[in-house]
Amino acid sequence: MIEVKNLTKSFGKQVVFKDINFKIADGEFVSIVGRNGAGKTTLVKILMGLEKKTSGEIVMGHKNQIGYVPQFRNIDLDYPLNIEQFMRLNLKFTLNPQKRRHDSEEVERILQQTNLSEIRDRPLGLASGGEKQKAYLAQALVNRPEILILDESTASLDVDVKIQLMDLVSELNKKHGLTVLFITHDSELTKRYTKRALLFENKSVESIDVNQIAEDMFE
Ligand SMILES: Nc1ncnc2c1ncn2[C@@H]1O[C@H](COP(=O)(O)OP(=O)(O)OP(=O)(O)O)[C@@H](O)[C@H]1O
Repeated sequence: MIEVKNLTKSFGKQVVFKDINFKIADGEFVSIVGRNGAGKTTLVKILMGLEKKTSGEIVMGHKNQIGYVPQFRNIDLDYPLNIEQFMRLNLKFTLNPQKRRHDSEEVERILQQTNLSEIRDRPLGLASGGEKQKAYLAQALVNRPEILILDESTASLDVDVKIQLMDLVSELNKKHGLTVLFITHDSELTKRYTKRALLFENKSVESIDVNQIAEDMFE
């Protein structure tokens, strides 16, 4: 479980959010929504230990590994790694033969889960937008995270590709109990895949039923 108690974050004089409280249960698939600049990414960075909180408390199991899938960015055609090599970046390199065998099994498992086995040798720069995002998802799944954060990972993808990616994530959530935090501006995907959303608004956070979300609420 992730429990956030009276969390406040300011950058200098600018208060991003103040005294926010919420809980996310293990295995939940929850949306995180709000207008530009409302503080969604700042929250995620604090949860991942990449940004300091100003005050408050976060309670999270100390074994809670977090996987992170960023927003789609194009990758140069001559990017030097193929899909498998790119996902292996998240493995710690070792010469220990036992660990290497274990790592290879892990890689195999994730490539299958993400339907990338057959195109593992494809240079990442030549992969389609959807394949690139799946490669990011595969990379995030290395080290068996218990929490997966999708930080606008579906933005700028074609609709069918968005659905493919979200279906994969949904399967991981259902089959393996992965907790998913889905940061998005897409109200349709929010409704299709999640029941509850944390709405960032007026420096505060409210837990709402996704059916309460109006189309222009966070655009
Ligand atoms: N390192 C920083 N230094 C100063 N201000 C920052 C920093 N990081 C974020 N901010 C500010 O904090 C506020 C919240 O930003 P954040 O990126 O968390 O919003 P967001 O909800 O993720 O927005 P978007 O939907 O556009 O991604 C913004 O006003 C932003 O400019």
